[in-house]
Amino acid sequence: MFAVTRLCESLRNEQLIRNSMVFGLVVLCLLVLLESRLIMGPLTAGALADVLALPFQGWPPAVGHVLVIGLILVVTIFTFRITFAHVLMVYRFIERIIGDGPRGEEEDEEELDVAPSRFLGQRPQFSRYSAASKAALDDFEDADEREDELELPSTPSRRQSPSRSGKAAPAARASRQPAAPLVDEEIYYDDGFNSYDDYSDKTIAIEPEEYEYEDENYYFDDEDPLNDINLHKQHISMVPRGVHDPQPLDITDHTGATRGARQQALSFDDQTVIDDDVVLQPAPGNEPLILEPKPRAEAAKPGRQIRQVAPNPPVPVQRQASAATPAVSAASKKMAAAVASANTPNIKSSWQLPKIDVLQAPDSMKQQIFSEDTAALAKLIQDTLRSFRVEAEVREEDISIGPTIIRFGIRPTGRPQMIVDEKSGKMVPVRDASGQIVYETRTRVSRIMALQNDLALVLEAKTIRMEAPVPGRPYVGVEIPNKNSRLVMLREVLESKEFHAAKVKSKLSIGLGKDVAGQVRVGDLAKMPHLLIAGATGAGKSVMINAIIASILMQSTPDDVRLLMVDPKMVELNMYNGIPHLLSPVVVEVEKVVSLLKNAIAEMERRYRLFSQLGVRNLEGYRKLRAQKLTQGDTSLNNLPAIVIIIDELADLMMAAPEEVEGMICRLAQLARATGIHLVVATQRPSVDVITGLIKANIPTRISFMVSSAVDSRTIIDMGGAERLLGRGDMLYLPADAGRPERIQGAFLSDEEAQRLADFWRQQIVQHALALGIDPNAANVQSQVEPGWELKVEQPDEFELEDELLDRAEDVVREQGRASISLLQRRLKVGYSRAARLIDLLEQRGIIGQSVDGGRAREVYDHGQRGGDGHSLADEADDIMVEEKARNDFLRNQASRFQHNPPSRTPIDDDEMDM
Ligand SMILES: Nc1ncnc2c1ncn2[C@@H]1O[C@H](COP(=O)(O)OP(=O)(O)OP(=O)(O)O)[C@@H](O)[C@H]1O
Repeated sequence: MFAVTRLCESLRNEQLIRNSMVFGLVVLCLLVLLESRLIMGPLTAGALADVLALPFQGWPPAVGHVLVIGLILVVTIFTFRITFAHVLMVYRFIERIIGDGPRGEEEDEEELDVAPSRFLGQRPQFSRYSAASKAALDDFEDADEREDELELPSTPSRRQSPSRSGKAAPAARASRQPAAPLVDEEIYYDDGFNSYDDYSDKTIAIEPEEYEYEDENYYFDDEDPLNDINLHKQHISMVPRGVHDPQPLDITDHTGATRGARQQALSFDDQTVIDDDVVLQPAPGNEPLILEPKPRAEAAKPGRQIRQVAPNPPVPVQRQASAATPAVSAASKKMAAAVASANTPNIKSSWQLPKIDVLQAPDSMKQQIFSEDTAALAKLIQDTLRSFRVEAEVREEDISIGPTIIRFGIRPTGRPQMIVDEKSGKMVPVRDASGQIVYETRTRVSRIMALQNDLALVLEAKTIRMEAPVPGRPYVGVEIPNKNSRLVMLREVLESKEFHAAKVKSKLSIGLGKDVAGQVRVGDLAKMPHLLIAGATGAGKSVMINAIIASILMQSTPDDVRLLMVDPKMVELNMYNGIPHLLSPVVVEVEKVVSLLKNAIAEMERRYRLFSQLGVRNLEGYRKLRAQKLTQGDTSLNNLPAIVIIIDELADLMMAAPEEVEGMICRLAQLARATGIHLVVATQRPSVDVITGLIKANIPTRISFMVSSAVDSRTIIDMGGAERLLGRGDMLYLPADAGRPERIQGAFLSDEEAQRLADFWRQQIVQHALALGIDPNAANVQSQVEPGWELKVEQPDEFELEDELLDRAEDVVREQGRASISLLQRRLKVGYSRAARLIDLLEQRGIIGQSVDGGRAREVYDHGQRGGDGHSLADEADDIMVEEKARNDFLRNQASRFQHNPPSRTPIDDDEMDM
């Protein structure tokens, strides 16, 4: 028997028999042998039996029998771990077999009498909680009936007796909820079932009182009755038990919760019908969109819907004006509209888009599939939770395997509600109409979250991140590093269906990377409309910026998108110098940035004036209008490309001219969207003096790479989590319209690929110039700086001693009896750098003193004829407060000036129409 059992054990890889049981069985055999020797007499049961019987020689036979039988009973109980519950079970079973019909109330009352002591497991009377427990009992118990019991603190055992009878149990339970139940989970877990789901599949012969034993308070320290957790528990206990109807699904809530949770797989193998007559068809490779009049039979179908149709035979790749398309005129008009709505300029472009093989193909390594390892980890998580008495499960379908992390979904379950099955008489879990188990108590998500470090310990993970709950999913996500991590190459993202679908809609689509389930994630800069990227040094910001630039360069010609780049680090974006998309060479001097931003604001204002003159609201409207005019042969409107301003290190700019840069970035961020100007700002210093409140408020879409602390994470994405990222492109992406960030492994682009891409575009400048009949040498020069985008260095020395404002500044400081930069800014209405320069000049002239201890206000030495007004300390403090307030007002006004004073409708002049 042992041999067979051991064989089974090794086959099933689990322990079926304990050593103590083996030992017990051996002892039992010896005892039975001894008993048979005592019964049958000497020399009948063998030599061993005679040896065993030696100690009994000379004893009365009855004593020997009683002793040996007693020993047999004791050893049996220990060997098979027989408990009182087993005895009761057998008793019930026999009773049911030989019983004479249903038991009456009398019998129930009898049982009440034989119930275990009501004092069993109760807290001592001197417990500091006893008064509160008593108060809780007062609320729930019938005071008249149980007056005597109220003398004592809450007694879990009191709830056992009524629940023994299947009939009286529900009412009794409902009335006795506040009392803390007893705990004896050994029985609960000792029955060989691994999860509550097992209970759902099999019926269990467990008596009701065994379930009544469980008590969370017993295991956890949160016993304080005034603790909100316990109040909450009491509240839950008041909810009537029994089968509940499932909650009706609120579609609005559901949609809100699942929005942005996971991108739906988009099929781009098929065509998308835009209208009855026009089909948007995916172009092979990386070619632009194809528009094709639909066959007649298809066009006859009613309705104007976007729907999928079966793929048609390939059509020639053409990106031509609708006027040039030899097709029905109605179809060509619709084509033009579709082209315009797809952001495709309606003119033939002589620029060629690069082929996808400019980028490196991903290695052939396949994504890791669900493996033994993963299953073992899932079981480990579940077992760990179970060992902490947290009822939860990890299902196979809730495991997502991403390129660098694996996410396990922990579903909080709870204690199932049990009823007696009428047929078998056993306890089975209650199920609702849809077959789901109804839980008596649910596991709190916070209890799972509290085990973050314990899970990290058992999983031996470098770092784990928990997300509760995962948006749109019924589980808590535990993300651990994937040991078989792999790079996500930009090429595989750009080749994906998702990106193909996105680039049909917008020329500013960017490939972000892959999410935790390995799904490609793309973004649309036009919708963002500005992006803030932050993270510690070496976390992957520059690679992300390169991926954004490459995504644009792979799908957009200079007619579609123009770029402005600021790279104070001087080495990150230099390779893009000379590409035709650049409006001006990459700016590496901080002093030129203010000028660049001023140019951008001027361009924005110019576009606003143009749009208001034409009666369109934004760049999209302008493009539609232009497409319409082109179909009518009117070429008066010029192409307006979108402009993307990329700033690689905001901190350097904020150090140089904080107020000017902040003001201008905010102004652009607030207003530039409609004019097609977008900002991508990166910084490795996520501190509040760089990412100020104003900048954050105006740049809603953010990406956070790994940071060093939760405070930094909060500065960037308004919540912790980024400090638990892995670095090397692991990021949290927070879209403008989502409440929670999404974890993505950023697309990787090597420097060589970026170089190849830039070279591709640089080589085209000459061909393009020849195609347009321009002198290639002149074209090369032209491509460096676009007219109107020349940048000038705003030298501090610009304001010489002869500064016209110096005299007024002198007057101001004498009048106030003190001097500060912000005072001059406010009173003279100048920028920060000019005010700072004026202060320096005043100091050089000896009118004011040096700044003391880094303070802002300086003393005035030369009071002129007026003399000082003898400010007291209190006056000084008042002044500082007034000044602070004025400074904040100024910033706010500067940022929102345009909103309150929209550009006036001035007649458009010829210059503007010639853009
Ligand atoms: N998406 C990615 N996939 C794989 N590795 C990456 C990814 N992004 C970055 N890395 C790795 O991290 C290194 C540092 O990246 P990167 O230069 O972009 O950091 P950074 O945040 O710009 O740092 P700094 O602020 O110092 O410039 C890269 O050389 C690369 O090896």
